[in-house]
Amino acid sequence: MTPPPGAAGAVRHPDAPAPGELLGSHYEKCFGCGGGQAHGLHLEARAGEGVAVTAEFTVRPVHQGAPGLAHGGVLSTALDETMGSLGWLMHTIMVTGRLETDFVRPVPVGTVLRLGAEVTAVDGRKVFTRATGRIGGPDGPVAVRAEALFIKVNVSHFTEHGRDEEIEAAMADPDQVRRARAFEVNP
Ligand SMILES: CCCCCCCCCCCCCC(=O)SCCNC(=O)CCNC(=O)[C@H](O)C(C)(C)COP(=O)(O)OP(=O)(O)OC[C@H]1O[C@@H](n2cnc3c(N)ncnc32)[C@H](O)[C@@H]1OP(=O)(O)O
Repeated sequence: MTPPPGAAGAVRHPDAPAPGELLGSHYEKCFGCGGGQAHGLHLEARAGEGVAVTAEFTVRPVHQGAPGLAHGGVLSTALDETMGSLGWLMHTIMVTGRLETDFVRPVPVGTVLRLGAEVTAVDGRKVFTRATGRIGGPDGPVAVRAEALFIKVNVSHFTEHGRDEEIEAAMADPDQVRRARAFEVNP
């Protein structure tokens, strides 16, 4: 996932949340960040400098694969969600086209995974990102890392393909910021 020569750097939107500010969830029912998913990751991302975020994910017993260890797919999801949240710093709607994960160390249940993600390049609709997840503290060893290619999409990606009842409920969301993230961002 190497950006082509001449790909541009990421541009932080002037109205992006300030560094240190929590991004909040883009959708209450999102498995990655929504508060309305009992077994979801409840991942909380925070804006960094430039187009970068940090996030935390606490591995709970419902996230196991092997006994006492986080499921690899769940860890990929945490990385994916963290990289996906970078879109809000650029006020861009984007979806994952390709995701590559390296599982470097096992991640025990009870771990607080410290995630960090950034955009490395933008080439038209293609947004190149990378992320790491550390255990044992913010400066602890890397347990997982990923690179992903996100593709910018129009809101019609969701309205045309999503199930009507969830789309209608999300459009009626009284949380204005969350609604803006989902439907009022110019891709
Ligand atoms: C409710 C709303 C919420 C929104 C708010 C925040 C959301 C946050 C969500 C966070 C949750 C976490 C995130 C989630 O979980 S997002 C959910 C998981 N992802 C999806 O469901 C995406 C499904 N895929 C698609 O819909 C289409 O394939 C997309 C839209 C991605 C592209 O189809 P489209 O027809 O539009 O475009 P295109 O095919 O002309 O491709 C365009 C360019 O991209 C290149 N390319 C494409 N794919 C790949 C690939 N695999 N490897 C390498 N390159 C690839 C392609 O070659 C081309 O390049 P070029 O030829 O121009 O050089």
